Amino acid sequence: MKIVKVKNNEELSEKATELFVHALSRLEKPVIGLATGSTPERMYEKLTEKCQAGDVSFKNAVTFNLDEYAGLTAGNPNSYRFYMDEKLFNHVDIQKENTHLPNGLADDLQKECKIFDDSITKEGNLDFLVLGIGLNGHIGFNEPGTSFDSRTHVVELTESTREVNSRFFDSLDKVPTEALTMGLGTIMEAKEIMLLVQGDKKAEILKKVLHGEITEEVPASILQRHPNTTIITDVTL
Ligand SMILES: O=P(O)(O)OC[C@H]1O[C@](O)(CO)[C@@H](O)[C@@H]1O
Repeated sequence: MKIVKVKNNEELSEKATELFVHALSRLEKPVIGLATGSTPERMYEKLTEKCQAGDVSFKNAVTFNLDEYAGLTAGNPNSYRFYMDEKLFNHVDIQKENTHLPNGLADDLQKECKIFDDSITKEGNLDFLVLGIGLNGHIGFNEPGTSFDSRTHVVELTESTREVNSRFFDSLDKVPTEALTMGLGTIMEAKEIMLLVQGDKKAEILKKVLHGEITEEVPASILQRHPNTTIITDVTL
């Protein structure tokens, strides 16, 4: 794993944008994996600025988001579809039909996971994947204990993740209890991964990911086995 140490969130977003633009520009039909959360927000702003300035284009890109809550409509401001539309898709030249998130409203969620995972495989897997990390080491919504071989699946969210994410909801009981997420096996098939880790509250988990045992108890520790991962972080190590 390559580490790029930066001073703050602005520099992190700058570097992340650089790598993202490089991936978008070098491929004829880039297949990109996307994360939500607070960490990549500034990167999406910068990508929007660059696209509007004509410095980069999403017109041939196909995107797959890592995860989505179960039970929230696309119009719900807490759904990840809403987040992506607001923060990126509505402002760049991407073709909306090329943007994919797991459908958390599908009647049969297991079947939806299989369809989503198969679509990634059909596109030849992700060329470039943006990841954030949760305080417990989750990537996507793969909570501790998730199998390293997992494909896209339905998860029950841990109380700690629901509590952390409740800052976006009116109250904790409004946070869905389930989500759909790309599996760790799906994630590991990405050709290039960029993990963004922002803020010293993530120092402890980042140290485990970098130097700890590779264990399903720390989902992101699997990245030690990935051949092309860059971690961009402002965490004091
Ligand atoms: O960037 P944040 O807001 O710390 O989130 C970290 C991770 O947690 C999630 O928001 C899920 O809880 C992921 O989507 C994200 O990668």
